Amino acid sequence: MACADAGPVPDLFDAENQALQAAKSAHAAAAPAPGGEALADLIVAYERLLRETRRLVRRSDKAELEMNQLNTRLQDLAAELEHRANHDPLTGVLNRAAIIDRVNRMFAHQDLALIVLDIDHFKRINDSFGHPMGDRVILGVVACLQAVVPASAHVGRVGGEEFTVALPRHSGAESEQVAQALRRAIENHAFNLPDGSRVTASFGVCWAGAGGDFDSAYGLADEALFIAKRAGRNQVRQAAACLHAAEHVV
Ligand SMILES: Nc1nc2c(ncn2[C@@H]2O[C@H](COP(=O)(O)OP(=O)(O)OP(=O)(O)O)[C@@H](O)[C@H]2O)c(=O)[nH]1
Repeated sequence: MACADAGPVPDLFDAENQALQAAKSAHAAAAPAPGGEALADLIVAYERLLRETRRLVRRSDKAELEMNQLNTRLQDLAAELEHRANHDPLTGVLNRAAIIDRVNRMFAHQDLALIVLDIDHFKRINDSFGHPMGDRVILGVVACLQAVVPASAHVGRVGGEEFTVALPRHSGAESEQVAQALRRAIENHAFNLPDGSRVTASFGVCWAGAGGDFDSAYGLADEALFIAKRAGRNQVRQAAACLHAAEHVV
């Protein structure tokens, strides 16, 4: 589609130009008279003033454009800095400090379920196949978490091979179902370890009412995780202390 012609761009100094042209015409038409020379000087000075003003306007437009570009870059850098401060560089999920902060903020006004999970026998993976393979397993586990957790969940890396999933508005039973789905997703994921072995993880789940805090909920979930490890790994355990209260959530 052809663009409509917007017409000539209006000159910022239209009125001044017209006044200048009028003065020039008057000066040219008038016979040499007293004051004529002064008018000629005035015209020259006015022309110079207009040229100088145009130059200053151009310079200030350029400075404004540069300032806007710098401002955009600064906003991008601030966003990048904030992202780096709050996210784990390997996996991109929230880092330990950020998930703790987020969970404590949410606890201020709502109930929360915490899932803590730890990859089973991860040291063996590192020792047998090297650290880079271990890193790839961590990335695979995070991919499983992100594919399974509901949109409202917050995922954080709280240790080397240990993660926390915070679930707002989930009862203890619902969060246990999420943990079981995560467990199955990891168990069935093709990590392609050189010896063909599978990767599994163990889970502890804890529910706490509004007013709780990360340390207490995490401590209980971690105890449940420890029981899951002792019971043979690749299992989900609910923290006993959280069970009754959790069933009341709707
Ligand atoms: N590749 C890799 N390894 C890590 C990272 N952070 C921690 N680790 C390793 O994770 C391993 C954790 O092992 P352990 O805590 O002994 O536990 P585990 O072998 O997983 O055994 P269980 O938890 O009892 O099933 C150690 O070998 C750490 O060096 C990381 O970012 N990348």
